[in-house]
Amino acid sequence: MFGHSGFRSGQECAIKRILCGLSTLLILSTGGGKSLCYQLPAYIYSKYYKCITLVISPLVSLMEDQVLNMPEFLKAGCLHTNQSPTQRKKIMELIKKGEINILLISPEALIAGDTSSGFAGLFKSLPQIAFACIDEAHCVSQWSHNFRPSYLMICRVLREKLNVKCILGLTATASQATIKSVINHINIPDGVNGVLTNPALPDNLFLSISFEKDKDRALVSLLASEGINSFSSIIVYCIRRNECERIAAVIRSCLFQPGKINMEKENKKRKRMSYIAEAYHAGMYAAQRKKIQKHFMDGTLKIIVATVAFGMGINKSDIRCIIHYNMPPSFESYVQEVGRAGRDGKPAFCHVFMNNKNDDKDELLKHIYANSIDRPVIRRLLQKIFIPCKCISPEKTDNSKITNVSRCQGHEVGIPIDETVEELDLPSENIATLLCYVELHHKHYIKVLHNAYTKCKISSYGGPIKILEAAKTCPPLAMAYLIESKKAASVTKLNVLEFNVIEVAAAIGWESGMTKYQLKNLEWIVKDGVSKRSHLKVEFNTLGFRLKSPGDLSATELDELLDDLHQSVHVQEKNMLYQLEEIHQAFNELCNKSCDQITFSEENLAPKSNELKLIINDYFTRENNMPENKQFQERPLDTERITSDVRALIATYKDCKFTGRSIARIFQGITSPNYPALVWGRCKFWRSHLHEDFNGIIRIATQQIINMKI
Ligand SMILES: Nc1ncnc2c1ncn2[C@@H]1O[C@H](COP(=O)(O)OP(=O)(O)OP(=O)(O)O)[C@@H](O)[C@H]1O
Repeated sequence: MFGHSGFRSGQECAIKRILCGLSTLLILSTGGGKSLCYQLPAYIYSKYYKCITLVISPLVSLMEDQVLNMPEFLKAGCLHTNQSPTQRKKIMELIKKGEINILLISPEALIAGDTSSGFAGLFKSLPQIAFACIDEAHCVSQWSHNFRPSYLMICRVLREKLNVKCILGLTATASQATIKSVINHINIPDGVNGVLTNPALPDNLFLSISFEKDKDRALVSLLASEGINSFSSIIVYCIRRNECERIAAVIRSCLFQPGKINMEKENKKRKRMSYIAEAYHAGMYAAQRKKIQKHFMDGTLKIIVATVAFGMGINKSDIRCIIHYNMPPSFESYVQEVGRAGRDGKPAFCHVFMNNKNDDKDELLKHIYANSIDRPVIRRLLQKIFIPCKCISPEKTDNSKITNVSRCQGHEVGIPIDETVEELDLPSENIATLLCYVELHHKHYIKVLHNAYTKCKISSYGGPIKILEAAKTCPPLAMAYLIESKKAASVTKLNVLEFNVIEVAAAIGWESGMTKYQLKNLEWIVKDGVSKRSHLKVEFNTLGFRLKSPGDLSATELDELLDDLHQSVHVQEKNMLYQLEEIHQAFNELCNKSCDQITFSEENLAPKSNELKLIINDYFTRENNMPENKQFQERPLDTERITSDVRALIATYKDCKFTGRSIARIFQGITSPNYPALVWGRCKFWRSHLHEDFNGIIRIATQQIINMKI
């Protein structure tokens, strides 16, 4: 029925395990045939039971395609946050009628499944769930190259809200550390025995690397070379967005061959698209990206010059060549990116350009340091999470004697996102990741809930008296008055009352959802049995992280938590540095002098390609992927010049509250919420110490800040 004569490696075992209800992690290289491993069990289950299979997929843009590509005997549908209410309603009706076998759902839609109005009632309308499949399962792990905090929530919603017992995790790449944490999160009963894997890179991919003094020239000559120039689909990967644009333009101008372009299409669309090379990155408009992706997929566009934003889930079987204009940051990313070539099993070439000056490595190091977080910043976040409370609840035995004093069970806390981003000078994704670390901490102090509006604004058209009157019958409003009047006594005299609704909910011991519902109801009053508008308008605003955390942590517990979190951040940084070092070293060893010296044929490339594959396989199967005591070579530091620049910077921008890290970021041109490149790019110190040691600059700058204060 699926059109295959046999199973590929790993497929049969994975399918059998899912049919036995055993959670499994399947690691198959890109194009290895992962889809069959959920489609076949989903089909078999649906034949015998009234049930549905959930597939959680992060790629909203590709979901519709995935549904279309499903075999016709499998009824599939998708739900995600980009759909219109009518589209969603239609799918929900089909689910209710039992007419969907496989439901593809985005992580956000799943998390919102029982709460958000758009998906309200989804969980209730779902029949029994045969099993759930998590695509790109490595995103669950904080050690993976693209950890997504929302993925942690998925496992919990599946287990706690939907009672799912069997989860199939799918991924193309996972190091041993990632595998370990996925095993924990998806709860594989027999641990590593439930992990099925094939070699990270298939035989039909031929890998090569070369040093280039002039990469632009090398790229153009490679693309024009015999063999490569006849390929109809090529991806060129770059690190920087503006480089994608520049290189696409270089290729267009150097490889423009009017004869080879489909003139009919060209005439119709007056050069809106080049059909030779186009850039693709996250900074472009969605519509433009969609158009470029479509032309690449249907074969009209030959070369796409992209950042990592392009490729996840791309299912084009005839990509014959992947060129990395810059060195990738890790083997994880490399394997995932080259895996997009040769999915039809025919030979494909993957080439990486390196340069002598280590520019790429420096740029990648910047990305790593950009994500690191200082200890005082973590402390400030912890102060927002753990708000001291007075609840000490005595634990009682059967005969009602108080035996022990139990811990606070937790209160809901709302942390406004924008305010916190500015206060901590940290992008919201990094804050979300830190919250995940706190949640993953072995003491399990907090539970991260989905984001929600944190502030409530009540405006009265009938003067302050109307709000005061309403407070008599509405406990949350009464509590809001109490809390706000402690901050400003005049609050009862105002026509507008604004407060943190989550703080109010926690103070009266209600859930914030219930509290908001009660407050919203203040807009209506019932008079003589008829409901009509009141004098109040109730609005919610300021999106915030929401979590449940106890308020009775001792100072020692908080200090320990702070130490552990700081250590996690530090280990994460070290891990990424290590990954970069590994790939840099391996590529350097196997590097050809120049791509002009390489003949791009299977026989010629095979020896070095196989050598690299062995190194990569060893990397993924090695038990200890990050030696604890690994020391990294520090880059040079011109202490004298840095010191004088730090002092000059502080003296020039007297109003800025710099930290050692923010100065180091400016010196290396790393953007942050409070010091964006767009504004600070004009400062003369921006990128003024590009090749020096980042942590060294932090040390010097911090010392100077202290000295200047004294
Ligand atoms: N047992 C099989 N025999 C032959 N062809 C197969 C088999 N299983 C899958 N295929 C084919 O392999 C191709 C890739 O399969 P699939 O799309 O499932 O890969 P994938 O592992 O999901 O890739 P990605 O990592 O990009 O999501 C498809 O064309 C599919 O029909």
